[in-house]
Amino acid sequence: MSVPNVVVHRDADMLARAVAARVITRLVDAQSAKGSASLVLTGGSVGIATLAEIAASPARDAVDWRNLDIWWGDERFLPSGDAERNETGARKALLDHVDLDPDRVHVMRGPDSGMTAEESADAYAEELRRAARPEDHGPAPSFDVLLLGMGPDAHVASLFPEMPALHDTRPVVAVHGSPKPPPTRISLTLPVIQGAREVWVVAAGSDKAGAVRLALSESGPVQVPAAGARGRQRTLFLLDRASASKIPASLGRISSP
Ligand SMILES: O=C1O[C@H](COP(=O)(O)O)[C@@H](O)[C@H](O)[C@H]1O
Repeated sequence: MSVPNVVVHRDADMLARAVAARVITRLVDAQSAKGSASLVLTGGSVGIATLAEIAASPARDAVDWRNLDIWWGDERFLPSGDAERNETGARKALLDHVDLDPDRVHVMRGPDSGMTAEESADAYAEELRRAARPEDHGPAPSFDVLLLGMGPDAHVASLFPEMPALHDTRPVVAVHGSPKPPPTRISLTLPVIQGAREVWVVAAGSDKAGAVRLALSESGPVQVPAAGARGRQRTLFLLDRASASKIPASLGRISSP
């Protein structure tokens, strides 16, 4: 697993613009190296703002959108089209505005599919398994970029502190009793997250500062799930100044003016 690098931007707006630029560049690089790319989306404030910035960027057409697989790190177990679904936010911000191959948009199904949360998690695990190649050495693709928002409690995806999902070794799990509504969710687990080539944690706001500090410390992921957010080749913590305000000075960081 890689050691995190921290990049700090002036404020949440600048952060979303800068992450958008990074995503575009990373996807273009991956596509020029191997023809296609994979991107795992997150819900949450910075995650969705980043997608809106990608949609607004003149550089977005540098991406070959039809050769991109879109996945989700987690989903709120709500019917298709519900405003609280991460999918709905992502579609509105970006996915409805670019020429994606619908077969490559891998949605975590909600209750309107007729599946229970457990069945939906298992179906997603099967979809990941089918997409994995021998060189991925695991039950899921080694995603090019996996984006993760983070809550003030240091949750990432729908992995909340001290909850059973943090001990689960299956690739995808149903989460019940989430402390943040809605209570039922679907989430990738840490082994799949840590199999991604690059994991980028995005966070803004002073309410996240304590969680950011802990996520960059030696804390264990059961207490601090974001401390387990590490990519195989690269881990980035992409922050605004407020969320980075409690990082120890010993951690090197680059600030935008
Ligand atoms: O519920 C969720 O929250 C987190 C973080 O959201 P934020 O609004 O505090 O940035 C998000 O990463 C996760 O995907 C989502 O389901």
